[in-house]
Amino acid sequence: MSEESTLFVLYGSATGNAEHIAKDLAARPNTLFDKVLCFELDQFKRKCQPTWEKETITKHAVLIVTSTTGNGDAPENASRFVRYIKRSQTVDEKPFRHVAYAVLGLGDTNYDQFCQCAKVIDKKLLELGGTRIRPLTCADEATGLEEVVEPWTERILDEIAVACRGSSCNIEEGNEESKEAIEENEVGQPLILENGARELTFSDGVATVRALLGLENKSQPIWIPDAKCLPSLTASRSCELFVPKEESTDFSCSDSFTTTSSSGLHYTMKHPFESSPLKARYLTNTSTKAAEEATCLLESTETKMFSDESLLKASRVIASQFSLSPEDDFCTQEQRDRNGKRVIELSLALPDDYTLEYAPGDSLGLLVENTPETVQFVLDMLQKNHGIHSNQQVSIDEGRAVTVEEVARRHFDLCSPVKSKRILFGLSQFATDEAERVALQFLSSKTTEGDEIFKSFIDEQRLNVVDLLREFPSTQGVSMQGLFGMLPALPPRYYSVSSSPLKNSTTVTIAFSVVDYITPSLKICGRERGLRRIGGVATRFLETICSPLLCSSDKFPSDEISLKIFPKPTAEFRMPKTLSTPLILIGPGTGIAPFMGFLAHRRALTQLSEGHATLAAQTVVEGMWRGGYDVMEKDLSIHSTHDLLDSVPRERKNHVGSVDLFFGCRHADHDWLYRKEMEDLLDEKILSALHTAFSRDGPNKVYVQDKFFEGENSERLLTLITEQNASIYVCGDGNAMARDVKNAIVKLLRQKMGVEDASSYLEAMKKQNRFVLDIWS
Ligand SMILES: Cc1cc2nc3c(=O)[nH]c(=O)nc-3n(C[C@H](O)[C@H](O)[C@H](O)COP(=O)(O)O)c2cc1C
Repeated sequence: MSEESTLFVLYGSATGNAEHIAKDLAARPNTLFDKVLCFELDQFKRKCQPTWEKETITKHAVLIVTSTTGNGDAPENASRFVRYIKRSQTVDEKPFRHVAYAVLGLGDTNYDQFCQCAKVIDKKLLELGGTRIRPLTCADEATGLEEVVEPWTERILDEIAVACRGSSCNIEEGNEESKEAIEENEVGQPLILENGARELTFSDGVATVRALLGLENKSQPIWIPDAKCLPSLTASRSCELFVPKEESTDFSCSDSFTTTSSSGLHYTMKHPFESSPLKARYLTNTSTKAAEEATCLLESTETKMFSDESLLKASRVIASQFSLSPEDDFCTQEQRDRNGKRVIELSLALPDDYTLEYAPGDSLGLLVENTPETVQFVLDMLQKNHGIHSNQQVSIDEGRAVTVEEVARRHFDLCSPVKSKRILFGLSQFATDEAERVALQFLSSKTTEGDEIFKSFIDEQRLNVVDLLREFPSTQGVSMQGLFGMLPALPPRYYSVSSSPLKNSTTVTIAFSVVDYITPSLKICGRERGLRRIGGVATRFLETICSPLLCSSDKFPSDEISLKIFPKPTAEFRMPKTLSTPLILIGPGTGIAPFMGFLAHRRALTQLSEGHATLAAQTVVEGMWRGGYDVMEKDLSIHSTHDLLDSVPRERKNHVGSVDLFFGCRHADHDWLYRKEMEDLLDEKILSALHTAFSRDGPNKVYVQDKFFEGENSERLLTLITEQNASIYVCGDGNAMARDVKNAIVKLLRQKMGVEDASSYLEAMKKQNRFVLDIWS
């Protein structure tokens, strides 16, 4: 390649897997490309096309890693790209005619549309003139992504370089320095520290790595890993002090917002609705004492009730009330388990002009912020070391001006546990202490010992980037661009909706587990180093701000706090169009949430057919629910609500299908969520049968799928499935649950048919949308 050769690694990712794989791939040491750029697929027009226009080399190299979400949908950060490649005008332009590409799809065979987004991209790029250098590769989360991802990433850089006839090698600026520095010290030789005094002042991070390596003698240094085993540096996003420019001509990233976004939705991740929390309650049998104490503290604050400072104090009070520490003699192990399992139901206000509509089965996106402690740490660090003030303006990826504080709060993920070794290597470049630099490089190396120590020190202890900056303090001089360039974006959190708009059209309800746990023990020289308490950034914040609502205080200043929410519609996880279809709902734990929405919806429809509908349901029937904006039908299948309503009166006269609900949890008296509601639904005959499984109440663990075979259940289920065309819905946490439930259904079907027939029967059910999953890991 005569000109500078660039490899573009593009990703589409909803929950971060594809993003990590793409960034790790981009960070691999490679001598084949001058430059590696890695960013979201939606940035394609802005970042790839201008470069391609300037350069005249024969083939540009593009590697794409994308997951699939919803049911066959592109992740949010790839949806604009997918729409672009599908346009007929794009086909005419053949924008990929100078591109060699390969696509890696991430998906889950539990979903019908396995790796659909990757399939579409792979096919379309060929139609748009691209040269496919390798057939589409799909990795299945149900069997383990690594099996497919590892071999693909091992070989793909060589393959794409060959396809682009690339052979030159210029490592990026920062990278070059680092490799030279490593090579200066003979690889594989111990680094000689400058003097004995420094050895005695190892930082905590260095001391831990040394102890885990069994280096007892202080003069024994950590071994420098071979440069070949280290990742390379690529900044995925730029973050520069803001310099006003002439108006951008880039149309692909327009932030302008009129009545609806291009997805047809009024509120989206970029343009969320500011909602107030209205009601909150523990669905678990959890004392509200902590909420009461937190509320007293919030109310007594001299500043604003929900200032960073008062929220921090309140969240500490809550944590102290729910002891998780094994060293707490006043708390039994069982009480600690219950303290760590808290589920909250939260009702949020919707706009009263019906511009945020949803249907049962949809999720609600919530934009979160990093914790005030991590934000403050980063702001103080940037000010102290670089004189950058929190209110100074910066620009991310040459976009509009935002303050440094806003960037630290909302743009980059400071709180999630570090999963990528790239970040450790990135920090090592800024370490001014030699021992820290070597320890960080050792941790980031792809060697057996590097992997093991990364797992026990970084991964299992759930260290985030701020923890790393504290463990290795000489890295705190990291530049703003250096720090933010290596961090992933702060992703929104998604929660299944547990309400029905037919019951109340101006509120929406979600149910979530508060993430709160203790990391495993890590002993260094016989002393406990681990046992860190980890809290979910979103859920611990929600629990704290909701404390006045949790203890029914009448002083909740809803005007002082708002949550940024947006709808995430599903096309697939929808109730059948007719009421006559029997339903089998399987939702252990918080997997019950969407089914409470389904059942509330079904109750409202029944009442409607009987002439005593809620005002909300009448509103829908009168056609006001769509609220004066156009939703693209393909994006949002809300219209099914109307189909359903059309069919109610006729159907009610004839037949309403039965509903069997399978719910599972640990203890009946602690985490049987919605128990009263389930019993009421049974009394009202909205629910035909309720099957509960408690895994920690008896001598044997009982799970939802075990209930399929209890008493007459198997016969009943078989009749419902094979004779009455029942639809099965599964929702919940963990792939193991989905796999076990699926196997149990096949086992059940085998009571009536041969082994192969049972599997193909279930496959056919999937195709007919009669076996629908919503699982998360
Ligand atoms: C709500 C949801 C919907 C999903 N839908 C599909 C799907 O339709 N097809 C598929 O192959 N995988 C589907 N998956 C699986 C994801 O593609 C898979 O978990 C992937 O590893 C996620 O990668 P990401 O973190 O980069 O988004 C879905 C996962 C979730 C959580």
